[in-house]
Amino acid sequence: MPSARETLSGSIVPVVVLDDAGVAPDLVAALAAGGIDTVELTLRTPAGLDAIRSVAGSSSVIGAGTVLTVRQVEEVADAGAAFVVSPGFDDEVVQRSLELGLTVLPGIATPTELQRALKTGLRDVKLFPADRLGGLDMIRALSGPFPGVGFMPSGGVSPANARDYLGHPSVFAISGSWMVQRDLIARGDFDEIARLSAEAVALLAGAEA
Ligand SMILES: O=C[C@H](O)COP(=O)(O)O
Ligand SMILES: CC(=O)C(=O)O
Repeated sequence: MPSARETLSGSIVPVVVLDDAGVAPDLVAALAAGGIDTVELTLRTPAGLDAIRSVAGSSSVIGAGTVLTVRQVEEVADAGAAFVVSPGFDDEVVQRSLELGLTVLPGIATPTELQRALKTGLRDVKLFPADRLGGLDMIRALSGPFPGVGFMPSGGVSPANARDYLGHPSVFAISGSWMVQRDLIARGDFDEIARLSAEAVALLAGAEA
């Protein structure tokens, strides 16, 4: 299966929490209209799994977020997710994802967790919550002893720091929720979601190292 850096290279990955699975097609379309064609639909609400199922066949790359258990890995695989993201590192979640041919991106917050991830054969991880862990300084620090590791920072990424993150050679993608805020989705403001997405894409154009 493709590595996370192959699947998500240069991407802005919106972290989506949906209360109503029925809005998933409009949401994915709005993100795509703004130039964002990779979407992480989380399992934080009961709507998450149905949402994944409803858009898995679209032209965007659809992944599952907040995947915490082996059973959830199996459910999102069945729903058609292309990738799996977790807030933390769980060996069984990673192994099952790999067995099912899913790109998997576990969260890590310490060098110890990163070493555990490397032991499974992964070379890419999510740094979560990136801002609380020191942001770019933390990525610089980890890149010393772990030079081949790719990071996707998540947590506190915003238009104010996204360019700096993606400009670091070890950062292959960034993730955040600023363009998919729950209130925007709740009031169906897909134009604003598309506008914020286009703004993010424009901001990051040329930022990759
Ligand atoms: O749950 C958090 C996600 O990683 C995104 O973080 P954010 O809401 O700070 O952008
Ligand atoms: C935060 C995160 O990584 C997740 O919900 O999957």
